[in-house]
Amino acid sequence: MTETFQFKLHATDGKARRGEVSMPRGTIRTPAFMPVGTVGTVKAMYLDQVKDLGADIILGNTYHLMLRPGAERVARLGGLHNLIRWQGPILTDSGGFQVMSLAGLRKLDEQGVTFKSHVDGALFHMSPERSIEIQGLLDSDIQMQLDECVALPAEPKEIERAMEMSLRWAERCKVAFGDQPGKAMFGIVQGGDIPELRVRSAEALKGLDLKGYAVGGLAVGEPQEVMLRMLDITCPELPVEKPRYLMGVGTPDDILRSVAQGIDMFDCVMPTRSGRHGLAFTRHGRINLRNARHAEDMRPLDEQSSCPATRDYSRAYLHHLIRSNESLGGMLLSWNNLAYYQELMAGIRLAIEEGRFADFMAETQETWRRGDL
Ligand SMILES: Nc1cc(N)c2c(=O)[nH][nH]c(=O)c2c1
Repeated sequence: MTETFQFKLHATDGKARRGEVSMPRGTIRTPAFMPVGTVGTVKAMYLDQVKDLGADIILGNTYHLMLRPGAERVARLGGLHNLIRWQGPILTDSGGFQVMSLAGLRKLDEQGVTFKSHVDGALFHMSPERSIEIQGLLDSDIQMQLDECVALPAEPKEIERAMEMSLRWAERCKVAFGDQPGKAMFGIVQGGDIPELRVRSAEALKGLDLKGYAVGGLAVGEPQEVMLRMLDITCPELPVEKPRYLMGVGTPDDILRSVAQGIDMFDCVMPTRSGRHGLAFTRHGRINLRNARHAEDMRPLDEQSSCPATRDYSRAYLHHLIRSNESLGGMLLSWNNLAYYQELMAGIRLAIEEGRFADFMAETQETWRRGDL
């Protein structure tokens, strides 16, 4: 831990990077996967479990938290870490992405986003400055700029307009964030699937000398090859000495291939949301426990796992719980999936340290292909 925000690169293997982010609240081993703690909870999990699985940092959603319990209330209660009892770093998104996907009556202009809460219809306006203020009230360690993410496919002119406004919002967020030793504000590269816009966005954000850089506007419905091509274009434009965070990604295969492009940090609801719906990620690939073929299969998901949910519970029982819509089904599969994701990240980090990431990626993908489910 350090009193300031620091990123150190320990090893590289091709474009893959092994490093660590050091902050007052803890150290983040990269490449890192951040479990999503949407409304101050990683759904169906105790945060002690999340920590024990190897997560160094979790993500909080500003949109949800500003609605319930409210940013000023969280501040009165001592900040998010104190409220939810998570003492490690927390990254918060800006709220803008979820406003556009969840809120009602949305209006977006140069000043920010105006929207109605999906909870009670209350009207809110969020400027770049207010987004940073809210994240500060939450006592967030890594705060994201307010940006506009355009769903793909989209017209080039629309992508360009949103990218340029996001750059102006990045400047306003930097001013609003000011100087907070030990904390960081990350910019977000936009530009859709247009290479020259991606380069322009990355170059302009680099000029702001921020502490970290996210790649946004991806994992919004585009094919994986488009996402990877945008990373191939964007990452070389970002400072080598700053962390790179790919927002909203992804499946284990997305993560492997994005690490190979030079990404350091990830977040995704995939492991927890799919666990609640009966999907298990394992070393041998995915298992849909809703499928009747598991109804009398007394094998565990993986008897070699160190995770009790993976090692000690039969597929028949998991099938029964999921089909009965019992909470324990989602709890056990969220536990299994987060365990698998953190084991994958630990394997990635070791493989980069040992200079064998390409082999690790190929072997892992082959194991998924072979199955053994
Ligand atoms: N897939 C994505 C997930 C996200 N949470 C975001 C975001 O918060 N901001 N901007 C983005 O482009 C974005 C993309």
